Amino acid sequence: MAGVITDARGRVLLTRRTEGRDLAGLWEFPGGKREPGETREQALARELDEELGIRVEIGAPLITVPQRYPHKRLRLDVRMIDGWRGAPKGHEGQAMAWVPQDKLERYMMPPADRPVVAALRQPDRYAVTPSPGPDERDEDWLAGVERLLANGIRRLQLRLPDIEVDRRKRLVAAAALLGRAVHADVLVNGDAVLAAEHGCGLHLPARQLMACEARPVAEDIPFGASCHDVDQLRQAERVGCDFVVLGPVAATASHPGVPGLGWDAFAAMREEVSLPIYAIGGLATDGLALARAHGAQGIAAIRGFWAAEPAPAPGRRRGRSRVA
Ligand SMILES: Nc1nc2c([nH]c(=O)n2[C@H]2C[C@H](O)[C@@H](COP(=O)(O)OP(=O)(O)OP(=O)(O)O)O2)c(=O)[nH]1
Ligand SMILES: [Mg+2]
Repeated sequence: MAGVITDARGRVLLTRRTEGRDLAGLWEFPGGKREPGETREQALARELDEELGIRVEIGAPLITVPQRYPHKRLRLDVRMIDGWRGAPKGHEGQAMAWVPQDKLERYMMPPADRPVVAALRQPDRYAVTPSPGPDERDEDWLAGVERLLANGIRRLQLRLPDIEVDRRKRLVAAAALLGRAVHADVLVNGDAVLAAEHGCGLHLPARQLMACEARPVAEDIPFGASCHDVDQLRQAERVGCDFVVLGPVAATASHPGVPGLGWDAFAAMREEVSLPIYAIGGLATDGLALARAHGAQGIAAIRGFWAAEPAPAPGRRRGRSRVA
């Protein structure tokens, strides 16, 4: 159990694991192990009292990360802390730091914490575009991209299989502009040259990922990949992917006859690497809590997001007003 404690300026409290223990010297979210007979909430409240001398109000679950370490397996269950009484102090001699959220990645943390920091900082939905249909006009497909962005999507993969090259370039150019206007990450599937031409990130299908020797784009360019097994996940970690997509978790209409992994197998694969992982395959936004409970960064989907209703404009009702 660990807690995300945030101060009025949005900084997060990290503490440093003391010498002589497992993972000594690394920074972590304060917390500790559950004792027999305790609920998870009781355990977290007790640990934060013992370690920091504060009485906390426990909030929403952020993520539960299953992680394998060389000599043990861990399920790190992380909760937001909504409020606390007392002034946090290192009661066990541990160092403390209040860290601005955009600096969290600079702290050396245990492997299980990388998905936790990503859950705090990065989008929980990764939308993948379908190709335009044979009679679909460019502007209709681009209206679909605009609808995704209007619905709050901030990480988007342009996947345009079977689209002729000039048209693909046109669509990528226009979609990249739409994404940039709202500071969304836009990644191009499988084409490093086209991605670079339009200042986009790169998303590699598994086959291309396996052929990679090193990270093919600069550190500040988003880089993701699609994985279906543990070897591919390990390769993604080795070449420095920022995040990956793993699935299919459920059976989907787009891949008939391919059985879903299920959430337990997803979690068992997730624990082998320290990467933010989106679950894909027959999932939509209503599965987010379940995904987070199995260690996922969130959900990736094609139809699940593309087909979603546009979000109503703020302050306006949909349909006819009932007010006379
Ligand atoms: N509290 C906390 N623990 C973490 C984080 N990341 C991470 O891998 N862990 C691991 C370290 C510990 O093995 C376990 C938390 O238990 P603990 O805080 O009681 O640690 P401990 O030293 O008493 O346990 P151990 O190393 O003797 O197994 O979870 C994190 O961000 N916060
Ligand atoms: Mg502890």
